[in-house]
Amino acid sequence: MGCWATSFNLHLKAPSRVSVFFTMIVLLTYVFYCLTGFCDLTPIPLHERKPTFAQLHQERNASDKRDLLAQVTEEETTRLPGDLFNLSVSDSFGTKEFPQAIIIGVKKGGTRALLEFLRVHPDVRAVGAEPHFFDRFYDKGLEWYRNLMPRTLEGQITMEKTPSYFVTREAPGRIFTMNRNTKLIVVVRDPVTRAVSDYTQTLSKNPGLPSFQNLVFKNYSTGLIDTSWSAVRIGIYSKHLENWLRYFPLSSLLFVSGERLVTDPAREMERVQDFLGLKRLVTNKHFYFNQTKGFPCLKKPEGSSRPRCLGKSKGRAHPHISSDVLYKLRDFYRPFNLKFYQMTGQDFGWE
Ligand SMILES: Nc1ncnc2c1ncn2[C@@H]1O[C@H](COP(=O)(O)OS(=O)(=O)O)[C@@H](OP(=O)(O)O)[C@H]1O
Repeated sequence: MGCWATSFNLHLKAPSRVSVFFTMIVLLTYVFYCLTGFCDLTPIPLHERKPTFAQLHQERNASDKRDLLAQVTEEETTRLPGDLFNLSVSDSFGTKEFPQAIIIGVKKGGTRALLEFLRVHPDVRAVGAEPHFFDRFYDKGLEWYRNLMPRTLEGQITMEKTPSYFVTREAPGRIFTMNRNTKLIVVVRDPVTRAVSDYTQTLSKNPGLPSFQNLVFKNYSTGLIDTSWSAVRIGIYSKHLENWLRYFPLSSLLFVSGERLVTDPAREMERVQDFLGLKRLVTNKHFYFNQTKGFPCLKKPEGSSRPRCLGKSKGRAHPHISSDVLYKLRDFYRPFNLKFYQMTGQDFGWE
């Protein structure tokens, strides 16, 4: 030790001795931190480190909490989504990415069911509430949008659903600007039942609403349909699709049958998973038909207390509409439906 100190004194000038001394202090401190487990010899940014099982578990619970909140408030789509997303969630791993796939429509088509079924897949992470970025909040900027997204690990895809995008003129161009390779999913449903479902939802919020018959016709005696009523306009799928095809090739879109999503959810999920390039992990064994609800629900995973059927606002009883009115509306949609079948190459079987 004495010898080492002597040679240290003999061979180094005073300023060098000071810098060597400090270097050693820094090195010793680093070694001490490593021994106590606080250092990483190949530093990875915190957010990119692999989560521990406990972190994953904690995150899953937090995400479930958000989902529940989202389900409660899901129909209040006018609410600014920030309220929901600012929950203090200890998401400290993964990265927030722009969605690679979006459920763009249609309103009352079965979009919530599809998103909830997809969330069963371990490689899908989705926002619970509807962000409404490409229609209402576009001026908030892309970073605002990205920040709403859940964190994802490598191999997982980010998704969101906002059914009003399908009928928003500016939405295709805006999504194209974000990423021209975005995969777009449209859940379509017989436009007549869709219109009644839409009306039922509005009626549930405003019981004083005029009758369906009063709203659907410009003039009942002439049978002229009022296309300025949004419940009617949304169902002219071929018109809205034209707008999307100005930006995206047909291969970027997947059309899911809202009817089959109820009668055979596993089959529609197969198509959706293929389209998204996911392993077919959501299968028949995940569903059961709930007689009380009258819809397929997700089987409850062991130990989970999470409700697996959709909430009361999904699957409402529709008011009785006279067959004459429905017949006229069906007549109105027929040519548009045929055009839609031609454009998509799919026959959805609506009368
Ligand atoms: N599994 C399951 N459970 C409950 N409901 C289901 C399901 N699958 C499809 N549907 C149909 O989804 C309709 C609501 O569609 P959306 O979720 O797209 O509505 S919304 O636009 O987000 O308000 C909703 O419409 P209504 O029946 O008119 O309420 C349902 O018919």
